[in-house]
Amino acid sequence: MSTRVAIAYHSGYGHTARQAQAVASGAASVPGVSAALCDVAVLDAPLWETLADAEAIIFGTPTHMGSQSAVFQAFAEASGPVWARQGWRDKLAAGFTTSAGVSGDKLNTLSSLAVFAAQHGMHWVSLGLAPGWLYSSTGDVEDLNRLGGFLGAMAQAPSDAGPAEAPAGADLRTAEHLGRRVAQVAVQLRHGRLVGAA
Ligand SMILES: Cc1cc2nc3c(=O)[nH]c(=O)nc-3n(C[C@H](O)[C@H](O)[C@H](O)COP(=O)(O)O)c2cc1C
Repeated sequence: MSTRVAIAYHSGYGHTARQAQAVASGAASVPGVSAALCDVAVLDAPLWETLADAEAIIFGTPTHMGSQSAVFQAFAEASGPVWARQGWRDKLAAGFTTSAGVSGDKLNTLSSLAVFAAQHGMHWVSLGLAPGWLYSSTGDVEDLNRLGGFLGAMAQAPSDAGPAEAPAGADLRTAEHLGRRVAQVAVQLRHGRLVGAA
């Protein structure tokens, strides 16, 4: 059976959905891993079943007023019965967010997702990339992690650009990296670090 990674996300206008698709594609690129995209705007039984079956859940939300969207928060609060039985305990977790501002207070959103995961007893996986772009004078806007986060994957989308145009390619590649990293850690957790090593 494959190692299952679920991407539990909300997107109002489609930007975070593109980021979620990139996370899923990164996760699914790891041999033996399957990725499931779960829109948390629909709180139905298949959603909870997919999340219960996953070894890792990667949470994603647009940044709204400096934190997660109300729709994502409704999902978080609806996970109360899962929390009560610690149903996600010891699963892996990670997070991503899109906002219009270059900062946009995205770090606060990722912190909030990490606290949510910790309340569920999950293990948080960081982004694991050095900061790019303006971090050094030789950086480039096409660098991975151009927005310089550590806790999770950040993306920026101008508020007047549609989801076909934004987030930028560098942010989508950063999201792919996060999905791949979480999937690799999930495989390691399942089979041990030595499996697949030369
Ligand atoms: C209610 C609301 C609050 C927002 N708050 C912020 C914010 O705090 N910081 C920011 O940079 N962008 C903010 N934005 C812009 C969104 O984060 C941005 O448009 C994002 O791309 C939306 O993602 P989506 O297309 O997945 O819905 C806000 C948008 C809305 C609708």
